[in-house]
Amino acid sequence: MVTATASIPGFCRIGAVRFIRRISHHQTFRCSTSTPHPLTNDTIQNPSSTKSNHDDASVSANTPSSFFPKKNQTLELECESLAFKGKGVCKVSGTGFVVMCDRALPGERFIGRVTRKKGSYAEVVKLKTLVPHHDLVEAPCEYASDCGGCKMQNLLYEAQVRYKEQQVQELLVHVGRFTKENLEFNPIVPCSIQYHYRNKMEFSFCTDKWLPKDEMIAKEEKRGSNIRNGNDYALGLHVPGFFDKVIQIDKCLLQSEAADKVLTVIQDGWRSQRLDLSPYNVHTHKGFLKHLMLRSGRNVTTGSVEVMVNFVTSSYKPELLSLLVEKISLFPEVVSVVNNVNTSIGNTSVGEEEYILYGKSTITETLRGLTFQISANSFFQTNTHQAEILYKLIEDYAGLRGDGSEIILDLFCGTGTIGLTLAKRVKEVYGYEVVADAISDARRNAMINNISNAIFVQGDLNKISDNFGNDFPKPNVVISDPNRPGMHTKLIKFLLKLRSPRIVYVSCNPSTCARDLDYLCHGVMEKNLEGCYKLTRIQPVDMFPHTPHIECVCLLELC
Ligand SMILES: C[S@@+](CC[C@H](N)C(=O)[O-])C[C@H]1O[C@@H](n2cnc3c(N)ncnc32)[C@H](O)[C@@H]1O
Repeated sequence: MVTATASIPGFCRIGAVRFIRRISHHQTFRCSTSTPHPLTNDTIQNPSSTKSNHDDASVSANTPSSFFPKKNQTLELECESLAFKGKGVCKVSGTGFVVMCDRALPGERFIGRVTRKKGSYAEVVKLKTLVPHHDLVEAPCEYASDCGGCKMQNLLYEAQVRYKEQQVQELLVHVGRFTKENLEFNPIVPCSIQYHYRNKMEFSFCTDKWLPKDEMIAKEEKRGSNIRNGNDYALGLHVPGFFDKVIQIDKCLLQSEAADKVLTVIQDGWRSQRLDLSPYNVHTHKGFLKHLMLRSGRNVTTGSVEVMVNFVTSSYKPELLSLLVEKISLFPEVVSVVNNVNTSIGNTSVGEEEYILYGKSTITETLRGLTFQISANSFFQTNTHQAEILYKLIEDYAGLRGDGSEIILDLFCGTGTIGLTLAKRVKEVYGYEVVADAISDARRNAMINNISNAIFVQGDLNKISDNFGNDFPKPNVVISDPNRPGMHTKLIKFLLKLRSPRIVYVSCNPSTCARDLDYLCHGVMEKNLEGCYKLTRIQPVDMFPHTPHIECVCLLELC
């Protein structure tokens, strides 16, 4: 267990004075000081404190010296551990003062410049490595040091999963108020496929290609102006922190090889003057091409890879895309080319209208023996290989009798995949989800797989009324798989009242997971809610190698 994080100023500590912190408009967080939370990287406000962070007594109490750096100051630093979201937790040599640094890895000594002060700690940008980190490996991807996609590629995979496991343990203890001794904490399940594991990648078109600073200065000087032309256009991934800058990506090691071949052909062709294609400019809101989404699935009969290509554009002008479509449809793997038209000035990839430009509107994928039809905008687990393992764990944790008598409540069900993989062993499945299209997909997926005992309902689980629960029988097992913000306190309250014998909590954010587990097990004092669950098993799963993301499956049993 890493000790550095336990002494970070602003860190929640068991036994310390507790306050309630707002982490979003509806959620609360317990913590002991009024500073931002370095481990979760959430800005947590203590409403009871009006003092500036510098005045906060907790800062001087928790900081071994009175050292506090200035903005732009350069510091010699040593990285001690990784915090959630993959930022390095570092100490200023000789002071114990904590700074957070993107892309710093444990054991690394480096020079950093302070970019932001955040309460009792600061954020720095790395300028120069003095001594590399313990588990340095060469990143196979040429974009690894700049692209926001896989920040941890140059860290040995075994070390990546070790740090992820530690982060979950730390959060359970410090945010969830669990003790290590009383937990059945299972070691993280690594992913046996560490590249080409993503079945979906979304690239952006951009008028302003990102270049490293020195290349950019040289280019501007040579040209002597800021006027952009076709050579500045890019198709690739966003530079972390910039919504308007994209790194040109010709090959991505995370997606399937078939998807990479398609990307190459599009990259070779889309800037051709003959096509007259312009990327969408997020400042002027002019231009045509917004995003390129590549999805890979599997032909259920032959097992061969199927690729869907989705062009997201600002208007419907299929004639502009026809030459590109002709080229990519020559690949036998490409079975679907669609065009999502998104006329809004927002930068999302979901269109108001969808048109088929070639082939069919969906591709198929199999998971736990079932077939799923996936359309361009459906949610589907992004790492199909590891989803098999995740879903098997969920089934084990659900502990079904298998006699067809039990009821499952599948909260945040998406396209129904979890509930459907369990449906054949139970009496009924009730799935709830906010996205209407996902509910239509879930119903269609039930039909394709001849499942008639699954009922899917569209609804916002952040806005449940006191009547929620009247429309389904008391479940034997609740599966809850929320997105990153975790569960609303209304839902926590509902679950505490429902008292289902088992809850399987699946989480993609260990920080909100630890908070929700705390509420379900230890109660929410401020809301007069008593906890009634015991956390009996927890299992982190690495769904996304080389990224800071961590998935967890947790079993809660009624006390
Ligand atoms: C992590 S995904 C899980 C999907 C599904 N369980 C699966 O494994 O494929 C979370 C789902 O919660 C849905 N969601 C997010 N906020 C919601 C809300 N307030 N009410 C209901 N569903 C919500 C999202 O649309 C998404 O489908």
